[in-house]
Amino acid sequence: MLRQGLYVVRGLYRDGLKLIRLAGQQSFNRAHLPASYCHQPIGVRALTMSSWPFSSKPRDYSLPNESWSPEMQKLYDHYNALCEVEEEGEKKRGAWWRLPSYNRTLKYATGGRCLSKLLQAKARLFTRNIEEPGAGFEYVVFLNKPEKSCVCVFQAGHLLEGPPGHVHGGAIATMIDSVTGTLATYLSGPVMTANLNMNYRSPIPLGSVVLVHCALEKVEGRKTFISCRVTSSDRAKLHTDATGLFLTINVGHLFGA
Ligand SMILES: CCCCC/C=C\C/C=C\C/C=C\C/C=C\CCCC(=O)SCCNC(=O)CCNC(=O)[C@H](O)C(C)(C)COP(=O)(O)OP(=O)(O)OC[C@H]1O[C@@H](n2cnc3c(N)ncnc32)[C@H](O)[C@@H]1OP(=O)(O)O
Repeated sequence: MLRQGLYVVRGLYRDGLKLIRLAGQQSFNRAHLPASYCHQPIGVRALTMSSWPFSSKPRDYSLPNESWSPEMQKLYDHYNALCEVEEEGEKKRGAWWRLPSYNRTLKYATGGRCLSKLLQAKARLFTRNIEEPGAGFEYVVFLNKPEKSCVCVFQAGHLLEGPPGHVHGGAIATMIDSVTGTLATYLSGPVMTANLNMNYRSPIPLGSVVLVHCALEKVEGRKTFISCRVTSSDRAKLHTDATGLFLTINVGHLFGA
């Protein structure tokens, strides 16, 4: 039995909802890993981590906080309600799943080729590394399993400014990469973005809440094609549309294997 906290995975895998639940419980042992990981020694090595050095309770950044506008909260409540349905007086899991989000993906990836241990320890998921609530990327992703799609409710903070008063195109691309990448990871397992095409149609005002809708287009061998539309919260205005190509990788790819 591996000691608690030996394996902590923050993020998403194809069989990842189980992992996410387990990550939510903060610790699990190797027996909990999907079989596919047990066939990837380097990947599994990459998942070997020591206990959480900063806090005994990792924070789920996709939960409401005081910076969320009433509109953000309303959309969260709407999709969150779809995660649970009532049938014959019994509460059951709905088609939608709220995905938790932590500020690390893999903690202490021991197989790292270039990173010093110090750098690995300091590494943070880009979209979750601004500590002040509301200043950067505030978002929550809801996955629709049967439809192979997801929706992200995104509130853009003041540190994401590009054109005066509006969101930087790189910040928009970051969100699109993250949400399309999340869906691709859920559908196809560990992936990397190979191609991302972006059409910026109308600027996004800072502080506004937008929806990032992503859907599976097709899977061809190792290639997963995802389409994406960023709209105003009432869906009336199109801000950005995009397509992404994700290639399934063995996680060893990230560690020089
Ligand atoms: C990323 C994490 C994975 C690990 C999972 C762990 C934890 C997950 C946790 C959380 C995840 C949650 C959320 C996700 C959050 C953020 C997502 C961010 C994602 C990124 O931000 S990720 C960084 C940017 N990303 C890169 O840094 C990639 C650099 N790159 C490479 O690492 C290689 O380039 C690679 C692997 C992409 C391919 O390399 P490769 O050797 O495996 O494949 P190869 O080149 O042979 O191509 C095979 C077939 O794909 C076609 N093909 C290739 N590239 C193409 C292109 N660009 N356009 C059109 N077609 C293309 C070929 O034409 C051929 O096609 P065909 O077979 O038909 O001939």
